[in-house]
Amino acid sequence: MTKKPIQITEVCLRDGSHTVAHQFTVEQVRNVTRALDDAGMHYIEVSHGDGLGGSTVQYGKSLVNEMELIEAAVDECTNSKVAVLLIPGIGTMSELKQAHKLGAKLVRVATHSTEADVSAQHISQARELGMEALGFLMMAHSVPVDKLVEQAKLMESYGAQAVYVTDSAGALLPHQVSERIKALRGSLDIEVGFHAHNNLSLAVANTLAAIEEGATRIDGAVRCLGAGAGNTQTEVLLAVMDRMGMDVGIDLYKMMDLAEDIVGPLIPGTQEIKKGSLALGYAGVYSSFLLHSERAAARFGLDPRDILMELGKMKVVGGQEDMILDVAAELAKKEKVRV
Ligand SMILES: CC[C@H](O)CC(=O)C(=O)O
Ligand SMILES: [Mn+2]
Repeated sequence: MTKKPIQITEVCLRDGSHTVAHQFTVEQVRNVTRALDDAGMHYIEVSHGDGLGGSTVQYGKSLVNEMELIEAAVDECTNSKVAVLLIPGIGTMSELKQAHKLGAKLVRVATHSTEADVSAQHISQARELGMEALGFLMMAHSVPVDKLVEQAKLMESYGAQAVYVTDSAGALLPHQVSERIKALRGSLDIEVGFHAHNNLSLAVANTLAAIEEGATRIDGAVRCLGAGAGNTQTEVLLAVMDRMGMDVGIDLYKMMDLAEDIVGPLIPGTQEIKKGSLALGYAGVYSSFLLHSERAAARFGLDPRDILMELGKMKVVGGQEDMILDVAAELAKKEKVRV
């Protein structure tokens, strides 16, 4: 397959929704989107952190209905396209249609790396609506390369126009990213993408490894505003790519300015690698489980790392957030017996 130009998707308004406990306001979404559009960003993803329909007690209630946020983002875009994320089982067809009606041009249909079969209807529905439909294989560190290839091929067969290797736990090492992207590139006729989390401080390095192997759909989050330690820091990646002679047509100075002046003030605390986010990458746990685990640890008087290590051993997958409290309660019981 001939290599397409690299397209960047900015995810701070979707993956970053986890970091702000889904409390984005319309004004914040408008300000960030306007500045990203002005800088020339290709795609801007806007949804609840867990995708369309994620605003629930299980995943965290949004302050503002995501459809209002999507509508506001579309209204601010002159060139950038608004994307949405949908996890089948959380988001519905009707929410997908609504997002499309409001002007979303692309949907990433996300499944666990062994469950691509649940994406068939949503991918084909999106294509029928005339949207770009891409597959997003989450927790890609947790399955062997041939399994990932098999699942990506399923998504391709449903009509996906690209499939992402999604390092949800920020647990992949650069050579593991290379082998996954290379295998997908060698087996698919569609584009391959990469989505990183920075829990082991490898997001930029892993993204470069993915690009080196031919990934052309690349995710970033301004100021790392994403779950856990965040995603590949977009403005840093753009500077590095520029130094490597890769021009993607996005204005670096404008990105630096919006990172400092518009996104920075939205971040509660600091987006750095602390023991909690490091434990996510080390244990191989879904990045969006961090805040839930920290809350459970506070409630049961535990160290969040113990909860995360246990969740890693159990190989929990997205959607099993309710397990966090169960694990915490069980650990607290054991602790009491020991005392
Ligand atoms: C819970 C959905 C998740 O945040 C999607 C994603 O960005 C990932 O798996 O990394
Ligand atoms: Mn993510």
